[in-house]
Amino acid sequence: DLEALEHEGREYIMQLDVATGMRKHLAILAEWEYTANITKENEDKWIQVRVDLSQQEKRAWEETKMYRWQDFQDFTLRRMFKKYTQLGVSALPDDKYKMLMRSVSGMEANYATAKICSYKNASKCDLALEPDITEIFATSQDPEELKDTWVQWHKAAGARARANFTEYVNLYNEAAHLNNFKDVAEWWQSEYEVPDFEEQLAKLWSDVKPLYEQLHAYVRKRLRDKYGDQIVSARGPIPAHLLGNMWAQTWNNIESFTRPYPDKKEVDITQSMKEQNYTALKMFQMSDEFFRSLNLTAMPEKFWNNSIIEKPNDREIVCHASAWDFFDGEDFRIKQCTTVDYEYFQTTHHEMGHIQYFLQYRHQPYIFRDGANPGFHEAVGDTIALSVSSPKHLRRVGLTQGEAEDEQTEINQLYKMGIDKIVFLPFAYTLDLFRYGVFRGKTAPEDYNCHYWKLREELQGVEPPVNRTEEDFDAAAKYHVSANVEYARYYVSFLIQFQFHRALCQLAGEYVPEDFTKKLVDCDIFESVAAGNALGNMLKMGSSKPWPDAMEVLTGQRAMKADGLLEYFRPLHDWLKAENQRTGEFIGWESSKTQYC
Ligand SMILES: C=C(C[SeH])C(=O)N1CCC[C@H]1C(=O)O
Ligand SMILES: [Zn+2]
Repeated sequence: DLEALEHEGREYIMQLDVATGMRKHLAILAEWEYTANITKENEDKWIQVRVDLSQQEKRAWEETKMYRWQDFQDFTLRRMFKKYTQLGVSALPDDKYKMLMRSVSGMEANYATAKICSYKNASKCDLALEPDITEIFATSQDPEELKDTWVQWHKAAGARARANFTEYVNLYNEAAHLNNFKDVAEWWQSEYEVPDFEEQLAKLWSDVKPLYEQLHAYVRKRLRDKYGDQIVSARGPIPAHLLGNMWAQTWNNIESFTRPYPDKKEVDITQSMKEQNYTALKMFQMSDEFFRSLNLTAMPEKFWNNSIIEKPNDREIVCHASAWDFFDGEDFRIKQCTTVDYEYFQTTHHEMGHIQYFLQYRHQPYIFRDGANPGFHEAVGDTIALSVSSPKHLRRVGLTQGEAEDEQTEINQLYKMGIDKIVFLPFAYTLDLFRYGVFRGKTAPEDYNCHYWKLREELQGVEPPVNRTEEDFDAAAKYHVSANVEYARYYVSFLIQFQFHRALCQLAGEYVPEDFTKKLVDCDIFESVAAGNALGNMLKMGSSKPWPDAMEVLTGQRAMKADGLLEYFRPLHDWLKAENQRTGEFIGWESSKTQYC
């Protein structure tokens, strides 16, 4: 009878889950060994481990299919079976599985080890993305140096990945078909468990676009003031190399010379951190202290012993920041090439947010040890960082001195947050709209670069610093394209983190709508056990329930919306509209004069 069959099914899936935990543990160890020491030998070992495990997964998958789990009464049991019937890339035959692994590890190794020559010293050709090129983009205000560095990096990390990327697309789509998806785009979107995910992304962008256009127009004017109208036009897109970041994804590095009220005291956190002899370890300890202040879990012993928090000088590693769950309930690690600056202070909280999520859901079955959706996992650390970056908190930890907020200082603060959070959205949207088109076959290899820049111009209002051709492949010059990491998760994160932040601030008594002594912009949930407990309750769920249930636990909302972000930035939006009116700045952008199609 059904009762007995369901009982049998439960026994089966629980032992499968334990076996899966072992397999995940072995796979993650091999991947860590490779990305923490990039050698051919370690790559071969990692791929061999993955092939062996995929054969075991295939056998388990055959068994799982024999259960009539759709008829089971127990919701959680049905959800476990549903997830286990999705085999993933292991559905590929061994030879194709290996080819797919090699094409991705080839791109990722190229990205991690790419070197370029210094613009100022053409014989010095050992510049890596971290820390060298990142430092140039953070500090240089020489358009020629920025242009040259931009072009060299996009050749070394982008163009060189084109062949591998094309092979990866074909093989990854084959795996999608074997998992009953039309293509990888549908597979990636299925992770969000809503039928209209792509429509939701478009709607959210239409909600935020008016605010973005005002900010874009203001920044373009300030850049034109600085570099002149031969370099920055009055009505065109902004040249991508002038925004303080290789991908123009966040513009915080140009804050010092574009902020609304320059006569207000400069708030240079990086400067303060260096003056106070901050170290990478201190940054991690401060982040751990914040989470503990919320009554959340302290980093375990193995975290401090096994993490890599500074770039080693004796080997090549993947420097792009990452957080690792070793699926044994006690081994959790971060790998990043920390530099002592505000940007990495934020990144440290971002990565620690991943670890805290791992810790909170570590008692779930292995199959549920995941974010409620991929955007949730990216939002935890950033939500904490919204409190950390508040003037109140920065004063609390001694990173800024000085008076409480006045109107002008508050606009400067919102501007600093806006050139980090608002400008990121069209970038993130572009990256996966581009890849959806590639996976769907709408963008053929001979159109890769043309379609990429069309989207970047249309949505982000940026243009390449020089003409581009299909010899280039600029998309792969971004880590996540070379490393096969889906990116809509960050678009989702940068919206829902404001829904989370608003709810936590109200729980902490830090934000009271209409009470001007309790403004959202100055909320700091540090030491609020009420906020921490609510956050912990959401994180403990992992992916055991559909994400609207998780979001409801913390925010009372069941949908991702732009209202949190728009509420947070309302005063800035009003200021920008008035300022752009005052200067008569053209809002939006006409098509670029640069050739790329
Ligand atoms: C810090 C990480 C590792 Se999950 C990251 O890739 N982020 C964090 C924000 C956006 C995105 C990026 O750097 O492009
Ligand atoms: Zn992340």
